Amino acid sequence: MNANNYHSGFIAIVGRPNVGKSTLLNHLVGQKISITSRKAQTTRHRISGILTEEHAQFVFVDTPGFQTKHLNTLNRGLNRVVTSSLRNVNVVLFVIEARNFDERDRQVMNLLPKNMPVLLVINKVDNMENKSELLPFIQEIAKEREFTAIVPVSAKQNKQLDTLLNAVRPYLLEGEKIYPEDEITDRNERFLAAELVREKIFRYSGEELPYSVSVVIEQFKIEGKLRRIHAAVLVDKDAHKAMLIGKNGEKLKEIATQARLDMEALFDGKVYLEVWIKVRSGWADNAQVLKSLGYE
Ligand SMILES: Nc1nc2c(ncn2[C@@H]2O[C@H](COP(=O)(O)OP(=O)(O)OP(=O)(O)O)[C@@H](O)[C@H]2O)c(=O)[nH]1
Repeated sequence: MNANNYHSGFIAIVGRPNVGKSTLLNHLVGQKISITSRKAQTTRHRISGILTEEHAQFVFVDTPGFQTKHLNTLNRGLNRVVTSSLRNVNVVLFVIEARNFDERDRQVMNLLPKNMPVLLVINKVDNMENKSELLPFIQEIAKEREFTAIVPVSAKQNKQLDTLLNAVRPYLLEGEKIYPEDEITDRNERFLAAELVREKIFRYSGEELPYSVSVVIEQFKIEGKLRRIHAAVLVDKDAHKAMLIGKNGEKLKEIATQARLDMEALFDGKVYLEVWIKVRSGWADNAQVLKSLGYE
């Protein structure tokens, strides 16, 4: 490989709940930025973490559909969502737990397109008291489908994560960085702030609110350890605005408080957050709004 060649690509991390996907992502990218939500569609931008190295950039993406806690309710419609969410990734990391491969894992595995490189990640090997159990376990799973590689790791203890990245590397494509390095932090923080507000809106508003809600970060100022964030929530109708504000403004207060607490944990510093609800009118023509929504 020519030393100047840069490689980059998209990687999906999938697996049933609790196998350690978030832990793995956090330890791979070295930053706590994985966000979960009950409604998969709340994630309009699908990037969940970026690892930039001298010669390679790994962009980890969310895969709506795999996020569900109720895999047994998966139907054909969802199946399509899952498949299309994987269309643009270069490789899939299918995460399971050491010693614990069951029907729920099989359900996730069966949703993975046949023609896609799938790397099996056996997580939590630190839980295995008897290491001689690992090989027979691997041999059993290898019968389930063709994996391009099988890598046992401990996400929590940071073990074998370099081996995992090395196994992913051949699937990155030659090309420039997908995201410029110097923009990543700020862009991520703005994006994550919007995602957190959006996540709380969906969590606290139940099923009634349509997915047309957008969150625009109108101000994001860093003053030492303090972040001043102004978020505008754009809705289509006055009724939606009233729904989000709630009785005596209580719902909006709860949304803003929960979003702020998450932001403070995520950014590791104090956050001053203001959230407004706006009924949009002709907002789609507004270049400024489109830009802040990421549609440039
Ligand atoms: N022993 C051990 N525990 C781990 C390891 N990785 C993750 N865990 C634990 O497993 C639990 C689930 O981890 P998460 O990272 O939240 O799992 P997830 O797959 O993202 O879960 P969902 O968000 O529910 O899909 C947590 O209690 C982690 O601390 C590991 O390598 N070893």
